[in-house]
Amino acid sequence: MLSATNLGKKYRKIWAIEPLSLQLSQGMYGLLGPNGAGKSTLMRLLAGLLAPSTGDATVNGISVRSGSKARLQIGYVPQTFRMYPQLSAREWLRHVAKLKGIGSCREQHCEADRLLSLVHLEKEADRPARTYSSGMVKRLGIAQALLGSPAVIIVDEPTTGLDPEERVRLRHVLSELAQSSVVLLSTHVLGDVESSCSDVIVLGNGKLHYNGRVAGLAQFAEGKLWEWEASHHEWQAIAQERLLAARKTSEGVLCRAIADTPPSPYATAAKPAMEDGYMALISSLSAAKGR
Ligand SMILES: Nc1ncnc2c1ncn2[C@@H]1O[C@H](COP(=O)(O)OP(=O)(O)OP(=O)(O)O)[C@@H](O)[C@H]1O
Repeated sequence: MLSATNLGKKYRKIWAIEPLSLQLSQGMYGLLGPNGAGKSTLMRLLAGLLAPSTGDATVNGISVRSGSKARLQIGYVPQTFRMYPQLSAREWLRHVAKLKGIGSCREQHCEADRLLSLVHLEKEADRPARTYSSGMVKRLGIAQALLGSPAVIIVDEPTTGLDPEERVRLRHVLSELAQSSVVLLSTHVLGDVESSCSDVIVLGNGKLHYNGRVAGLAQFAEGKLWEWEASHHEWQAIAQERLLAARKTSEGVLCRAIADTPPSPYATAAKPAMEDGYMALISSLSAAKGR
């Protein structure tokens, strides 16, 4: 449904996204990478909001840069969603539906009602948006992106700043959408990817480093994940950035770290999870950059 072929973006002489190819069909995809990895740039390229330096992206075979026909097939929710704060969610959705050229006045009203219910904003639908919590604003951003029933929904960091309850609610909304559409969401919250995405794409320094099943990410930490109980003295001597976790116990500190060789004579190999694999991949990229 959503494809990228040799798609890349250069600012001056530096690639923000090195040419890459992707094929995403119905389902939920996570987009991970450290700050500056190129996630927002890739999302904006895929949404047709940024002109590529090379290659192209298509939605159902149509170039994302080919105009309003392609634009109606893609819903994009930026990191910061802005709207007129004096308007209610219902008024805002009707307004944007009109701007997007969606049907008659009656159809615009029906579409606004359908989306308010989908993102669970019916109760707040007629209150001015300035009275909404950040979670409600994010859900309204998603509702706006869904006007016209796009085949592809691209969401930039949807759960940042949300409390756990609101984060789960938003994840449910996105999971429902992924039953029939391509949903691509960038995030720094690994738990969001683990709990709701089937596949994950990892970027680092503008390059594509992984594109596959979420569980497959664990392979990067295979044979490199160690756990041991360190004394307080030993723990203080360990470079803290090497530790994935440290938890105080009655005897000392339970440590978990990624390293090529055991970091302590007491360390034993542990079975990595997706999060460990991601950390191993990212630390190998930082090490390669530092060389
Ligand atoms: N308009 C621009 N001009 C020059 N460089 C840019 C521009 N936009 C982005 N970049 C550079 O492209 C790279 C990728 O930026 P991008 O915002 O896509 O990263 P990101 O992964 O979304 O980061 P974050 O997680 O911090 O939001 C960065 O090095 C950034 O400085």
